[in-house]
Amino acid sequence: MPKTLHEIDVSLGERSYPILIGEGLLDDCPALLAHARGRQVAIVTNETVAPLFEPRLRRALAGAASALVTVALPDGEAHKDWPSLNRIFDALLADRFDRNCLIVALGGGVVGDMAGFAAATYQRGVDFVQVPTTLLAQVDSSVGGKTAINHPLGKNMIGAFHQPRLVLADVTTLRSLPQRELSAGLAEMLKHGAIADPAYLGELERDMAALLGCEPAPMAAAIARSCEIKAEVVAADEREADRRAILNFGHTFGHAIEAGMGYGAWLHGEAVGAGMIMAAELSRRLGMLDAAACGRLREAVASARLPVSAPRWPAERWLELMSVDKKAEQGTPKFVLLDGLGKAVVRKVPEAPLRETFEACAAGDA
Ligand SMILES: NC(=O)c1ccc[n+]([C@@H]2O[C@H](COP(=O)([O-])OP(=O)(O)OC[C@H]3O[C@@H](n4cnc5c(N)ncnc54)[C@H](O)[C@@H]3O)[C@@H](O)[C@H]2O)c1
Ligand SMILES: O=C(O)C(=O)C[C@@H](O)[C@H](O)[C@H](O)COP(=O)(O)O
Ligand SMILES: [Zn+2]
Repeated sequence: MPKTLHEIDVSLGERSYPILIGEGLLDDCPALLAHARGRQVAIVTNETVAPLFEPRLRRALAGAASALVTVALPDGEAHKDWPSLNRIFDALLADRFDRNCLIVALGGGVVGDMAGFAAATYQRGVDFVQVPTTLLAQVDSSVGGKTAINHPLGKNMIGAFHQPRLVLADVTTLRSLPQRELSAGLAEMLKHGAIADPAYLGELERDMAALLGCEPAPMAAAIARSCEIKAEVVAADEREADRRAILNFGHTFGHAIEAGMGYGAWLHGEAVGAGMIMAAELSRRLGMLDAAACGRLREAVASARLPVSAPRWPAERWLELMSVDKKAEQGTPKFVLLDGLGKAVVRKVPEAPLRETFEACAAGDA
């Protein structure tokens, strides 16, 4: 029997939508069927996820959709690009999908970001639903409507804001997720605690072994808390005029690592893990975060089995990579810093402490 364990609303006026977190929702979800009824539906997924879950989702949708196609993209961050995006458009056009069609993103954040961008732009915008199957996608990327592809010079540089109509997180899909991918999801969860809720950070620290073991009850509760935090921030500032930028904690450094190492060498969550340690270290050097809090965050990241050291690059390389960031102003990066745990602020910083941070956090030194 399918079970909805948590329901969280992303409150955005006419663009509001529910996040349903539960077990077995992939096979039976009235809310999904209501969106699919009588419409042309495209399931966008990838070559790894398709054999795991696509037949179940297809079966669930078959009675409702007027037409059903599946687009299975090549797997990996290195394929979050124009050719993959075009494969989605090719399939939609080949089957004469109209502007009333529905796109269903089935997979991790890479699939979700690309399917979402396709939905934002196909015939100037069609509806889409997120069915996230990684921990990272269930706690972060499926919520909030940021969609994008990468550019060789910068992460997520080409994209659009386009909110899904529904997020359907079936936690049973996480059973097949490799350990490294679970850790990547934990990075974004630790981020939510660090920027907005120290009590939640404490719960993650306490339950880390259970979460790494993907135990159903603590996992579903933590996914729900992360979604609540993200939903609250997005509802307050949908298009990142100011407050939403706090969700970028660890990402100025993290995106530089992803682009600089070549997309896919580090997982997004791994780069965010190391990036959060760098941002905490920078906050400490600016007198905003005490050494104990900085050390606590480092321990939490380590306990999630994430990298705690950054690549050893010359400062000029870091600065060049970070000059391509959506928070940057005319090439000068801004950073999400912690003014104590649970309180995030966004600032430009002097170059000296930044250079010290690169050095202090380089492999082996942090
Ligand atoms: N839009 C946003 O707000 C937002 C937020 C955070 C991250 N992101 C983006 O999300 C991406 C990272 O997402 P991700 O960590 O989910 O990576 P991913 O999409 O690459 O998925 C990770 C791996 O797990 C596989 N997989 C997916 N579900 C599985 C399952 N249930 N069992 C076994 N394998 C499974 C995938 O095929 C892939 O190989 C990055 O591109 C990042 O920039 C976007
Ligand atoms: O939703 C947001 O806002 C975030 O910043 C969430 C991040 O975890 C995510 O990686 C996002 O894609 C980064 O946004 P970007 O604007 O820096 O590309
Ligand atoms: Zn992220």
